[in-house]
Amino acid sequence: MNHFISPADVTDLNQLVTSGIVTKRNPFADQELGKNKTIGLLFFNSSLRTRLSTQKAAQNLGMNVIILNVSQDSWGLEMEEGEPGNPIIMNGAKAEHVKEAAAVIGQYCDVIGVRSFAKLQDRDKDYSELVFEQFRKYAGVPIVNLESATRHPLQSLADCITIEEFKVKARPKVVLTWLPHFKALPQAVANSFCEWMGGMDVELVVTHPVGYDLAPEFLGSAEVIYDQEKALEGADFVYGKNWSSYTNYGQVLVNDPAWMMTEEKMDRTDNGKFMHCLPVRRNVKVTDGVLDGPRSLVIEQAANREWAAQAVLKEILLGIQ
Ligand SMILES: NCCC[C@H](NC(=O)CCC(=O)O)C(=O)O
Ligand SMILES: NC(=O)OP(=O)(O)O
Repeated sequence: MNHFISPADVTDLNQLVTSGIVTKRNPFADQELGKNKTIGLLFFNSSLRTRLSTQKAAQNLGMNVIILNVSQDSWGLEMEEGEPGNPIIMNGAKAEHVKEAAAVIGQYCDVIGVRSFAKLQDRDKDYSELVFEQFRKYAGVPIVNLESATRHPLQSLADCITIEEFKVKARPKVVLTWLPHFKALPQAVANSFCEWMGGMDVELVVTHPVGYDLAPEFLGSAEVIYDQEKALEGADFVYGKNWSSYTNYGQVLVNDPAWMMTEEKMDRTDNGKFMHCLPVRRNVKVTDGVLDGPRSLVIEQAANREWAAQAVLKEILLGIQ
């Protein structure tokens, strides 16, 4: 593997899931692989799990880790290129261009992880993934997606590992349900989840209020049911997430607590497990009863972030030895 930005970078999803599960049993088997290699983790946005699990995974592989909170500690980065005859004139707040910044970071690091969320102002801009395109173009080393405007593949891989571990049927029913939130959140986790479930042997159903349809290229062949209670019937896994509207881009069209996940709703499932990528707002998106009860997998799911990251970094290191 060279970059890990989207599923297109993965040749064998099943192998990667298995690698994560095997790594969990023996985390230090590949400690020599990353020796004298450095990963730089760049955060344009906050993180708890992604930052710690990727750092831990890299250390398990013997790598050195350096972390930069770009939005706080570093120069503001200009991402736009300009065009012939219409160059970018950097007379605003941003002191450095990504052309130099990415190339310089690539001198210090063998692998670069980047987190840069959707700004939710301009859909075409967000969905063009300019930040990742620029790092891919100018860093000269493999790039790992730590959550981009439209995708969160390390999360999705951890989700695949978790479903593989906890499934009790050969082809489980997985329901991605929209949950209410007063803030506008990106579609990245939901997009990515659908995209990765498309590569797994599951029945995927997506439920959300009208106006929250995901981009068709991410939804794939998943069935959409606008009635949440109907969608939940017989579910083996309930994956909760809020996202803002894709069609009315970045808007909060609905904030109806009736969409919150409750124990009563979980009773409609087939002894289903509740999943969420975290962070989660208690009693806004999901009740204490669900989160603290036996059906919640959120901690196990977060734990699997380490093994997902390690499986990915191992593949990348094998490609740069
Ligand atoms: N990395 C996991 C999710 C990150 C982000 N959630 C958030 O921003 C939640 C913020 C809040 O609840 O205030 C998202 O939805 O993409
Ligand atoms: N799930 C997840 O990516 O968590 P963080 O935003 O805390 O990294």
